[in-house]
Amino acid sequence: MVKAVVLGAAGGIGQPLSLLLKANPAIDELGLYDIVNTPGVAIDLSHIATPAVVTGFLPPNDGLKHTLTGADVVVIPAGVPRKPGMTRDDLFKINAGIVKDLATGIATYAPKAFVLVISNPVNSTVPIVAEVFKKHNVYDPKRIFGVTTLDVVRASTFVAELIGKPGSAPDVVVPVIGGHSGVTIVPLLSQSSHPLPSDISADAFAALVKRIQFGGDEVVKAKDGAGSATLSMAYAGAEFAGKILRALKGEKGIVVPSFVPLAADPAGAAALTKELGAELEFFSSNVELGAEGVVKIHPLGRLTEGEAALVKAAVPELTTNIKTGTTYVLEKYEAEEKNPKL
Ligand SMILES: NC(=O)C1=CN([C@@H]2O[C@H](COP(=O)(O)OP(=O)(O)OC[C@H]3O[C@@H](n4cnc5c(N)ncnc54)[C@H](O)[C@@H]3O)[C@@H](O)[C@H]2O)C=CC1
Ligand SMILES: O=C([O-])CC(=O)C(=O)O
Repeated sequence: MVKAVVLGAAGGIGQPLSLLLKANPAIDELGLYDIVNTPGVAIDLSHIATPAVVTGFLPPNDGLKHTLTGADVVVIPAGVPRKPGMTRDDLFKINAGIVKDLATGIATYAPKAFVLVISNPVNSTVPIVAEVFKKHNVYDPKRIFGVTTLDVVRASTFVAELIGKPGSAPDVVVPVIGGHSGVTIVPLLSQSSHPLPSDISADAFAALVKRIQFGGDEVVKAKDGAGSATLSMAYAGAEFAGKILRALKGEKGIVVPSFVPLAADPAGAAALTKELGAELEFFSSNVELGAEGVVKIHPLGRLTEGEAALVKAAVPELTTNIKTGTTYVLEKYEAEEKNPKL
């Protein structure tokens, strides 16, 4: 029996993601939670003739507890999205509190679940989940994942377009490493399964890198105030969750990029740290999945000079983003200890 849960299930990402998970036959039970509209979304999805039994809860009457109890995989797309002119970091103020509260619920009611964090800014919200789990003595670095799959999906699509074979997008594999915002998104195009044309101009190459790094802005601008990527994110989230579920069921050798605590694989982390020339607590690299979570964090491999420069540029911002998340939680706990009424 596999139970998957979506926290923020009534939102722009939450609804199509829940639909795609309902369509996944590997799921026996699908728990939906949001502060609004979940009962309706759940009843709607429950009429689809696939195996997953769907339940939907709101906060009253222990809704979070009922949703999370028995969960194997919890996906979190709860939180506010960007509007034009905002960075992902601008979302921190609101989303940090939402993610901290939901992580507290997971630590309490489903401490062994795999946690897949979509809420932005991912570079800071993943460290928030880790700190909350540490505080509750249930931290397992192998089970916390920042979902960076949309960057990978975009890289496949944009490379397929550029090589003039849009139909080959599903087969194009480009590792995208680092984190999930702007310059922290580093596509390793030299490792693409489908090489770029050898005569690609420097400008066209730079434009491709920039498009992968700032693909989210393209959507935010086009939606013109109505939010950010939802449908492509739901697809990416369902892809990632699908791989996690396959690993959970015992399939070996699944490798995907994800923003994970490097403590998940100390030996892999040591090699990665050497490549990065910097100590980071979290990083997105190719990770191998197993039934217990992260089995191995892969090294970056051979980088071009340009890629090495992108990695170097990503490190300071990642360091700051990670610290922002960690400090937020530690300061909250410190304040709570001083004033238990908080
Ligand atoms: N990791 C990634 O690649 C991507 C991340 N995102 C992020 O995903 C998040 C959600 O985006 P959208 O679905 O477009 O936003 P949305 O506003 O359409 O939906 C968010 C949902 O979260 C719910 N929510 C708010 N507080 C909650 C709480 N305490 N508990 C449970 N649910 C709660 C809201 O009621 C709403 O239904 C944003 O932070 C966005 O930046 C968006 C696209 C890609
Ligand atoms: O751009 C945003 O704010 C949403 C997001 O993370 C993405 O589309 O990659």
